[in-house]
Amino acid sequence: QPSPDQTIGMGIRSYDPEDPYCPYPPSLLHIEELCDSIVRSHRDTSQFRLEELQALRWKLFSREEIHAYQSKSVDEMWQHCAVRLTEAVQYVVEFAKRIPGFRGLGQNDQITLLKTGSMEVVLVRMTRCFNTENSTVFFDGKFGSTELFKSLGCGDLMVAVFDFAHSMCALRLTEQQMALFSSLVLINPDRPCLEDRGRVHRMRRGLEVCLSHMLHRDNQESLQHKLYQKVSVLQSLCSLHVEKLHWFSQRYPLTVHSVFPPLYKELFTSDLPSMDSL
Ligand SMILES: CC(C)CCC(=O)N[C@H](Cc1ccc(NC(=O)CCc2ccc(Cl)cc2)cc1)C(=O)N1CCC(C)CC1
Repeated sequence: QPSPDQTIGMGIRSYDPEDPYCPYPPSLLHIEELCDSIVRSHRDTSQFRLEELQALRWKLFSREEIHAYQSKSVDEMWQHCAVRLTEAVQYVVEFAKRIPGFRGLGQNDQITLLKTGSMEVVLVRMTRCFNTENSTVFFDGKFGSTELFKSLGCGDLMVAVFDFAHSMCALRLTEQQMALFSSLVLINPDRPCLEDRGRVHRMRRGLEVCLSHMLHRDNQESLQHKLYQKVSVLQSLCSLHVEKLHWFSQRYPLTVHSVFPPLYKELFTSDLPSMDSL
């Protein structure tokens, strides 16, 4: 039963920016406001606008450029990709901070959600810079295929990343749908060692109402279960990344501990996260 200060006139409850997920169920007005703010956050932290990526779609690497990448040493190419990955993760951290209610969570829970979810959102967002017509991905200003990453020494992971990008592109998500899906991937109450699981669960419920409202509006309810099915593929692709990182750090310990971008090291290694950059 809403407290008196939460009801104004015809039973419409006031929107409390402190806790945007109460009261539940949200009124239509609240849902629309939540959707708009998440879409805005996604757009403002998307790293590249779709128009920019579209304009570059056919800017491919030359044979010489591809050869130059393939001639890089394993650890050099790994460093290069780790920098790109850290960059992408930092934009996702910015996106998370702008999800209504995220800053209201405890610091540790914010870090827990980011430590486990940001890589998943990077892989969702990658859809935007993938060209399914020639199976190329945006990297260093141009589009390259898996052959570009040969010197990484993890062909199986590359194939998995590209296959996933193909399957995500097949859903043809709009930016709004991607924004909502990304927030659902991040706000996951099942993550281990959350302190206030209930609060994350309430956020999650509100976001689920938003996504189904949006899919209903777009007349694409069938997308709902397809998106939820993607979550398990996302999680396995992330653990494959972490596995490869462990393999790499066994063989090149100095590189990981001295050169790897700090944020990336914290996100994907087991040592306690400081991430005061939150
Ligand atoms: C333009 C925006 C809309 C989106 C920008 C964007 O999505 N950037 C990604 C970020 C990225 C970078 C690297 C990976 N993975 C790997 O390199 C696998 C090996 C590996 C594992 C672990 C470590 Cl530490 C280092 C290398 C995943 C994602 C990007 O730069 N990409 C896409 C994926 C290919 C493989 C590289 C180029």
